[in-house]
Amino acid sequence: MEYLHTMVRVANLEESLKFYCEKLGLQEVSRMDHDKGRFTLVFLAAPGDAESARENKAPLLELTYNWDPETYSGGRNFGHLAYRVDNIYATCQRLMDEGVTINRPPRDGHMAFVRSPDGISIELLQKGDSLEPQEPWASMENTGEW
Ligand SMILES: C[C@@H](O)C(=O)SC[C@H](NC(=O)CC[C@H](N)C(=O)O)C(=O)NCC(=O)O
Ligand code: NI
Repeated sequence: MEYLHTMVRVANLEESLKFYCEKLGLQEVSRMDHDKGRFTLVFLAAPGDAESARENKAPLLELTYNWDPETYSGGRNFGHLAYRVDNIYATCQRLMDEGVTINRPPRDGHMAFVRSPDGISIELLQKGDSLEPQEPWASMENTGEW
């Protein structure tokens, strides 16, 4: 058995692609418009995984956009999506500059949490050893629910 993807439903596809691709850096691998079912599926891969993802050799995020508006309540059973980054401070700074709230700042140089436009929790983890604590991150408080 192999792990294929995690699917999240999104209320606004354009807003979600702006967050996951332009801000977080994921790459669109494929998409499918389903006229009969009135929905669109967009498959996203982490940067550099796109080629292997096309051969189903890398995990994907599947965004489901239902054309008819629905209200999605955040199930407490769903936790988060997690990505490993080269530099957690640089990633959080770029996201913050793009207007993304850093709900749980990387105080420890290791872990941070942000939220998608639909409130999906995204965990960011430092590749390798934790970075040395540094300002302003070391003294930043959590923002909102994370
Ligand atoms: C392509 C494959 O990875 C899928 O996940 S298709 C699964 C299918 N998705 C839909 O029908 C999307 C529209 C639907 N209104 C929805 O919001 O899910 C499906 O069976 N979905 C049901 C589910 O619980 O995932
Ligand atoms: Ni699926």
